[in-house]
Amino acid sequence: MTVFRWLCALPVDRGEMFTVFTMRRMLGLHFGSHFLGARSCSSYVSKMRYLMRLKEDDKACQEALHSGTILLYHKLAPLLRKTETGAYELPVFQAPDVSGILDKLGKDKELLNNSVLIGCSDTHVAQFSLDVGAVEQAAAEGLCGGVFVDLRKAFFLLQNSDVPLVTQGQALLRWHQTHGYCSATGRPTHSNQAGSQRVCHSSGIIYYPQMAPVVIVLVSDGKRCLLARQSTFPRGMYSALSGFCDMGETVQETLRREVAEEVGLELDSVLYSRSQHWPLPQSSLMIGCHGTVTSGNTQISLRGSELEDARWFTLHEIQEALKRKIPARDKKEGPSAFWVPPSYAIANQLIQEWAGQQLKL
Ligand SMILES: NC(=O)c1ccc[n+]([C@@H]2O[C@H](COP(=O)([O-])OP(=O)(O)OC[C@H]3O[C@@H](n4cnc5c(N)ncnc54)[C@H](O)[C@@H]3O)[C@@H](O)[C@H]2O)c1
Ligand SMILES: [Mg+2]
Repeated sequence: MTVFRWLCALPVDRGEMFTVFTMRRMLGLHFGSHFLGARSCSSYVSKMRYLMRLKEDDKACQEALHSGTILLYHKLAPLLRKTETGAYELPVFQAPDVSGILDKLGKDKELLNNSVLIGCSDTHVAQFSLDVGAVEQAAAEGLCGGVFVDLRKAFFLLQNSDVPLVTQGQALLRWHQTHGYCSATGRPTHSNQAGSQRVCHSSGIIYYPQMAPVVIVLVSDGKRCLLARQSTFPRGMYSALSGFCDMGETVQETLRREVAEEVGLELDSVLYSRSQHWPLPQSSLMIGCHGTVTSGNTQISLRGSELEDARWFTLHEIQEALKRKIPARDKKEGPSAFWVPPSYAIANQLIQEWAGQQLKL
């Protein structure tokens, strides 16, 4: 029995997620390599301390904005630029470039101060994102030398390594755009320079950017895995089961409930795999797990209108789907050939991980 199978054998009700976390770290599996990364610890610590200072000190953050880099968005669509090779990249600007563009478009340069902090380079060059939705889109595209692309489409165009920063930037901008007023007093809220919080001066309430916890689980019966589609998914696309955590639930309880609600199956065991921030439609923290059902408990029953279809897929079908161009455009296979979410999506990573483990059995 492989390590994977052995871990999967932890029963849902007794094997607390925490136990699984700890075991995976002890065994040096995926979680460990994500967590430790390749960079030296001191450079990481100094970066994190620098970012902390920028969040706490408006003056330092404003100075960092003037020497930092900025990603641009228009009504939450990131700016992409096509390179000579036909690939897309994320152009970065500096404060004087953005001031110049705003000036040429007849807008107040003060708009630059709406930039929000999203990170910094190893050499402490701060990174910001700014929505220039107040200016005319085509004119801004002309001056910036790129196109503003819907984020869903950008997932298919960008390198995977560019995606986390662009999604983080968009999510933070969206949060500011939808939290301009205090829900207790109805008065305007005010952001700090970094954009890491908003405060209502009237009530003193401080608001922090939020993510909703969501579980995503790839269910397996040992030989096949279960994927489902909502009617709003692009044609032919199937994904792992997912669902928002209800107030008061543990991750395990949500996993068990969502699988029972959506496909009428009872999970036998679960294994934490990885997590991911997902910006659509609003920020979620996706908690990715593998789940198993016993071989006598595989009869799918859909409930309500949330899922249009759910099916068991063999390893061979999954391997074909992972190879398929997405969205599936192969003329021979037709537009509705089965495909899975893009490689950046956690659903894809769980599917790949499952396929890799099946091959080792
Ligand atoms: N990155 C990925 O690979 C991936 C894959 C699948 C789903 N997702 C994301 O996971 C999220 C949840 O998936 P789902 O649609 O299956 O969830 P779900 O099964 O909980 O169903 C969604 C419904 O739950 C209700 N709901 C309860 N709490 C909610 C909240 N806090 N916000 C919004 N709706 C809430 C709403 O009625 C909504 O229509 C979606 O935002 C989706 O984009 C990401
Ligand atoms: Mg769901």
